[in-house]
Amino acid sequence: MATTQFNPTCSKPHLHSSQLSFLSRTLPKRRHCSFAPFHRTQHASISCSVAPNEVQVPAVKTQDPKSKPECYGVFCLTYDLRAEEETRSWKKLISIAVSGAAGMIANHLLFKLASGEVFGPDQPIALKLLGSERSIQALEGVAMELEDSLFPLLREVSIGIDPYEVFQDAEWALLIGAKPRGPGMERSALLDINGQIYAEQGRALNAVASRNVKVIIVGNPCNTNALICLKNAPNIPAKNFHALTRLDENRAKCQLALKAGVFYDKVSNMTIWGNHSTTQVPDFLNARIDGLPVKEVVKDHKWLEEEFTEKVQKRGGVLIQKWGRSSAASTSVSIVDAMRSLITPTPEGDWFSSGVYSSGNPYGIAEDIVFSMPCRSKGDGDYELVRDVIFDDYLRQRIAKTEAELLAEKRCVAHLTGEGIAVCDLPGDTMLPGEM
Ligand SMILES: NC(=O)c1ccc[n+]([C@@H]2O[C@H](COP(=O)([O-])OP(=O)(O)OC[C@H]3O[C@@H](n4cnc5c(N)ncnc54)[C@H](O)[C@@H]3O)[C@@H](O)[C@H]2O)c1
Repeated sequence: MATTQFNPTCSKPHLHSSQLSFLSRTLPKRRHCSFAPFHRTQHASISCSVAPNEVQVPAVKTQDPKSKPECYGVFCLTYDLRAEEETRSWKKLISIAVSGAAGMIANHLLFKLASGEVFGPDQPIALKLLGSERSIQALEGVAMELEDSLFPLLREVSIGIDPYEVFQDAEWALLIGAKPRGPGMERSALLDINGQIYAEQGRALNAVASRNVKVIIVGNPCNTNALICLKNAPNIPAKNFHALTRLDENRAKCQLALKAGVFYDKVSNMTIWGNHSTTQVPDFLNARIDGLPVKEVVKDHKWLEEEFTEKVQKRGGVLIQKWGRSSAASTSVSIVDAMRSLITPTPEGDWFSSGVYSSGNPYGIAEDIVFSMPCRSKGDGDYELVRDVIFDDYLRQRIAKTEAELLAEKRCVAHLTGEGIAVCDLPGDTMLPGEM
């Protein structure tokens, strides 16, 4: 096959935190590099060694075809920090795996990660990019754009199509890659196709990722993909897996702010309950505007029950209708929000939504599914479920509907979670927020 693959050949940068300094634009002239695009049938690489003020012709050397991808292009450079180099205080590299890295969401997200938006301006990161066989060329393009961006914090980039290689030692796994639902495709077929992807990626995480890897599943249907993924990764705590419902939370906050005529930072305590689908429940009973219960500020309760809920549930579909493409930018913002919510203490009295493993939840929601619920974090990467929430009949009924949908999805993927033969009796109206 004529697929092009990158086989970077050099060793990882041998940088200890005490040795690291900012990657200045003049640094590359002092070191050696190795950069090896190759075709599967042709294993060759170029390596070069450049001493200060010397120019050398790159020497071609034969590459071991079995050597595994480790770095990409400029990220294969190693630096010898000599006496005149002022070392700075750097933190240990954080290793982040991203699947679907050549897709639209990742195209926004990777640049946010590399610029320090999530982990801060003194935290170097490594990006491990996973693509599909079809997207490997595009993945090279992404890596080239990352090279050209000269991000000081971006210390390693590797690309590949084998999750067992790409997920090696990953401390975060942002799983975005998925197949879109094609015209006329049954939702059960989508569950199966993408479920297979997430089963394999779960097994790969289980085998090679950090034992404390935090996993955020974005690819749809994300709740059930997250369930499949965690079931296939028994050696990683189920609590470490999240399905992204933060975009829904952000959309709900925006709509409430609009209705109340306040800036959206005044809206807090917003829970999305349940599935990232059109049965999701944006909770206006527990949410607050300027510290007050929403129902005290927005007196139009009919709007809350009918229009608000539907607006949030169908926002993605309306956006596609207007723009012809899906909400990649705001989704990437919400992934950043979701990560930051886990690594910074939640403001006193507030909470955030995430699709998390339901076993042991205090709300009476079915066990053993991935359900969006209100969470709080101490900023240590972990979270706890919020207990002080109230329910009324409306909220309970809505929650029951989204719960029934997730239980039906679970039955439909039993063959992927190790629970026997799948039975698909999905409710007819099940849709993703981006579908119309
Ligand atoms: N949870 C949410 O809030 C939310 C919001 C928006 C979109 N999504 C979902 O995110 C997913 C990605 O959206 P996008 O707009 O980036 O789509 P996209 O089609 O632009 O990108 C998906 C990428 O995944 C790759 N891919 C496919 N199979 C793969 C595999 N096995 N391993 C690695 N990569 C693989 C594809 O080649 C493609 O490059 C979709 O499933 C979409 O429905 C979720």
